Amino acid sequence: MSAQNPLIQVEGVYNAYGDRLIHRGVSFEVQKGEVLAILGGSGSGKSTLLRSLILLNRPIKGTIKIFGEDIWKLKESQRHKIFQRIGVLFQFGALYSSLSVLENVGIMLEEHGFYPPRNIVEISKMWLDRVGLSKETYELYPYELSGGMKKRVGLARAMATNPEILFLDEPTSGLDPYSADKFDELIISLKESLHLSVVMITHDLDSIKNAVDRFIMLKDGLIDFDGTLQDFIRRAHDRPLEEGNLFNSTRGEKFWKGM
Ligand SMILES: Nc1ncnc2c1ncn2[C@@H]1O[C@H](COP(=O)(O)OP(=O)(O)OP(=O)(O)O)[C@@H](O)[C@H]1O
Repeated sequence: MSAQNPLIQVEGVYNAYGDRLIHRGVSFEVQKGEVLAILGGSGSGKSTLLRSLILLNRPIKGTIKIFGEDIWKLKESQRHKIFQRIGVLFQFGALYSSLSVLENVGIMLEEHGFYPPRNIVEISKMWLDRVGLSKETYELYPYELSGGMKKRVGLARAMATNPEILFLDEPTSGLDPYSADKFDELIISLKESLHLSVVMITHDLDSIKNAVDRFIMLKDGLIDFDGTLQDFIRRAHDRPLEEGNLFNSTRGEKFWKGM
């Protein structure tokens, strides 16, 4: 991992809705192969920040560099090229309800135009297999899937175009603890086998313990914490009530055990 060439560099970012400032100078970096979580209370601006990183919400001030490119200064066509190098898993999978599982993955490959049409079905199947979905699921429609299965299809779709950075919005929310653990394992295995960088919004303490290298915490429009879990635990000893309020997850048993 090179600290000199971060994949993502966020510098002095301000976001606002109308007169209301959401971020007041947010700065952080993400290195290659790193899993970074974005934490913060409800309404602290996690989704807004994620939307700025995935080219959906232009900051009013500051710079965001991805792969060294100042993404909000690029022309639309160049921005599209950056977008093709990232993968996004939205909170509820954001699957097309009228398409089968296999088609949901295939359509992403068709849109990106990376592979010849004759290979799209095989590549889609390969990714569905990689995220643990059997061939019995290929012809199912989203309404026939559990929450965990939808997230896996969403992950297969996000990964199918070989992204260098994967963005995840609350990947384990709504999953039972077993499925959430399995999802964490999947993220770790993707990260390790592909040297992928991952940025995820989460409230899930166990995910932070299982899968995350470092996390940032948003508060009052700024970054209130940037460090590892061990750094955070040290700080929590001094500020137990404040830190305890930050998580609204029912998971967390492993987090609090053995710390
Ligand atoms: N499109 C919008 N227009 C106006 N205000 C918005 C818009 N999107 C979000 N907000 C407001 O901006 C603030 C930050 O929202 P954001 O969704 O980024 O927070 P969050 O930390 O992701 O919250 P949560 O954990 O509850 O999802 C909230 O007060 C929200 O109501």
